[in-house]
Amino acid sequence: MSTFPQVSVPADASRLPVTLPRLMEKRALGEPIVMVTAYDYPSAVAVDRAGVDVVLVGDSGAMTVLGYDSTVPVSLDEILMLAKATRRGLKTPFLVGDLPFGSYEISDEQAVATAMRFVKEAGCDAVKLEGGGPTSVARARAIVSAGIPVMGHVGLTPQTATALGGYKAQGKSALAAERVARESFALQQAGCFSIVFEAIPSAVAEMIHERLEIPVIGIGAGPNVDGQVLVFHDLLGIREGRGAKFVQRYADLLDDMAAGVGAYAEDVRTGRYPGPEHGYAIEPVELAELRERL
Ligand SMILES: Nc1nc(=O)c2c([nH]1)NC[C@@H]1CN(c3ccc(C(=O)N[C@@H](CCC(=O)O)C(=O)O)cc3)CN21
Ligand SMILES: CC(C)C(=O)C(=O)O
Ligand SMILES: [Mg+2]
Repeated sequence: MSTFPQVSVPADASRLPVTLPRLMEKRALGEPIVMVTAYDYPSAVAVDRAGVDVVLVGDSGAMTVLGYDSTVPVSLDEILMLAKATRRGLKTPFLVGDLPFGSYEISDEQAVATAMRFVKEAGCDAVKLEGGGPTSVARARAIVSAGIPVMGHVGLTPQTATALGGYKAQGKSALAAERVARESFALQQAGCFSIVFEAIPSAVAEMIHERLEIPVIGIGAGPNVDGQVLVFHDLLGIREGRGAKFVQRYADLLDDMAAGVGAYAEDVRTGRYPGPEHGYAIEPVELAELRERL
């Protein structure tokens, strides 16, 4: 029995595909944008059914589904495989692919080639890249120029967390917050259609948000932005430990999975599974003939 509130989502075959103009309209109307990560076919089916607006194939999948201890080592081919599986499970959400560390920094040409793979091979609608310094801004501009929408990501940028001193909140001094603001303005200027603010003070997020025109999606950035994003495995409790301060849990599915497999193990060991209803029958005459043949 779940202790979490059960919310029913209408099975809505009439839902329209989410587009860039629709996301801009949501900002203009003050309608919160719901974004969540997904990494494979079943997680995609679940978030599609839930009616979210934007799905991110996050490089966090390095940790949540591939078991790496950071997002740094994951390869482009690994993330592309997750993106392809996710695409197969989605109907209406806008799909964003997260460019992994090392797949876009080297040159504008590398960044465009990588972004093209997300669009052509995985069917992504857009890509996301981390950082708002000169290199990230140039890569964003190059990818946008090639016709692929780009989402920015500032504040806590996990791919370069070592340089930030670890997985720590950012923009906590006036100077550090000004830098997050300048990076955001530069990404907007470069043509990004939206920006993720990760782990910055809520008041800082609000102040930068007011000075931007594109939709801002927060994760640990407070309520005064245009939408929120959380990692699928964090919000459903498919993980050990509770995660960052910004995580809200809506289920404890890792516990449920372990309990389900444990119950199966117990049934096998006690002979309760399989039962007669799980078996296949053969006509007695066929069985008799088999006995002869053997
Ligand atoms: N499952 C998962 N969820 C995520 O949100 C996520 C990933 N993986 N992997 C990549 C990054 C890492 N992220 C993290 C990880 C930990 C904290 C964390 O524990 N932060 C401390 C604050 C520390 C400080 O500011 O000093 C916290 O208490 O929230 C934050 C973001 C966000 N991203
Ligand atoms: C948390 C989001 C913004 C992300 O980049 C990821 O999941 O990789
Ligand atoms: Mg990411």
